[in-house]
Amino acid sequence: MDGWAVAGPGPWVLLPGGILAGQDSPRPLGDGEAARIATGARIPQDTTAVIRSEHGHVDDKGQLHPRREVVPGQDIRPRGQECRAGDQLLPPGALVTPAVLGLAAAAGYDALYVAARPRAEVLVLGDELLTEGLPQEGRIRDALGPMLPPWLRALGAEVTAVRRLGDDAEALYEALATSTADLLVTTGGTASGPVDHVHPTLRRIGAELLVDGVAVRPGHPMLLARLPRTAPGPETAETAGRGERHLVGLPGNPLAAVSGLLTLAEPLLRGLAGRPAPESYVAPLRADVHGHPHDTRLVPVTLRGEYAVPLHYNGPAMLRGIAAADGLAVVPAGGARKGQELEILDLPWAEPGGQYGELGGSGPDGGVCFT
Ligand SMILES: Nc1nc2c(c(=O)[nH]1)N[C@H]1C(S)=C(S)[C@@H](COP(=O)(O)OP(=O)(O)OC[C@H]3O[C@@H](n4cnc5c(N)ncnc54)[C@H](O)[C@@H]3O)O[C@H]1N2
Ligand code: MOO
Repeated sequence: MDGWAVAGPGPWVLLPGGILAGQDSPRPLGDGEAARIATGARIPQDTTAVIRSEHGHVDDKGQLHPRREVVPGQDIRPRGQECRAGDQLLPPGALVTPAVLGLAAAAGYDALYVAARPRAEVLVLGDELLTEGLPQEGRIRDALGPMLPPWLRALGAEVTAVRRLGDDAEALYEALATSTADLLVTTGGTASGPVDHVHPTLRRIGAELLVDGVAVRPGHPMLLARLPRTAPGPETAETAGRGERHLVGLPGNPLAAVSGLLTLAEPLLRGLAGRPAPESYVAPLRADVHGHPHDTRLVPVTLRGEYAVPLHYNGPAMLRGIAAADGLAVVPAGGARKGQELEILDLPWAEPGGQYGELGGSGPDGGVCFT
């Protein structure tokens, strides 16, 4: 506190000068002495209390008098109050937030050991995709090239490149064989159409398919593969994990791609960064939701109070529902009834209370559309 450091009971003789923050070892106080002091300054040895400037006054003989009772030790910040030498300030794996950077600096750290953000590269496949203007003549706008980089960043990745490869199998092979990114995210080409090159190319480079399709709608052709390492030399205990690369193959239908992003890319990025899984939670539905006969559905919802409101426009090729959503509800095969509690997968930017709740229907989910 700005005021006076005093020793023993008052009144006190005020010493000339003052003590500012950052000054080393001020001279000790004798019994009955006071010295002007600034907030953050080291107190002189034998100080018994600090009196705030508004709680004392100095008379014309240079004596300091208290305006109220002085409690021994008042307004002296003892050392070790926040932590002791050797204390663990945060558990390993804690996220380095701006506050953590401040804490680390305050505690005297010059460097922190951190798990680097995984580096991700996005490969957009499809000859039919336009990058500007209105969709026309059978060609459509690339919705995933603009959507994935910021979404991947929100999930903790550093996006190093977005490349549009068309439906060129050689270009895809080249990209998969040479990229040094930790995570490659492809869009489209996961099914078995004439220009769906993802599976054949993964076979060609000797990738190991870890997940090859999921019983979920939309998004059932999503896949996860481990790619051959790009680090030179054989893998030893010392180089274990170095150069390890994964590929998440997102289906081309835009909402199907979101499904894969949240259920394959998100846990992978979390694992690579060593972050723990968030606590899962459920919310009751405010309206019935149709189900797929065999597979789980992921349906965009907005959160209104305690309720999850299913949003319309939730077909695999649609983004209108997810653009207004706070999360995806996990709907079991067969569907779910109003009031039933469902697990919710949050979107990274979800706001409590929901963004556009009233867009949600209060009846059935407005035209089922899944493949
Ligand atoms: N015989 C079968 N065919 C399909 C099945 C099936 O089970 N049997 N599943 C369908 C489902 S479901 C999906 S999802 C798609 C997945 O297909 P691909 O991952 O191979 O994606 P594409 O065929 O390349 O594209 C599908 C669709 O999405 C459009 N698309 C692609 N990329 C983008 C983009 N960046 N932005 C916007 N839209 C994009 C593309 O034009 C197609 O309309 O397979 C079904 N077929
Ligand atoms: O992923 Mo498809 O579009 O499952 O619906």
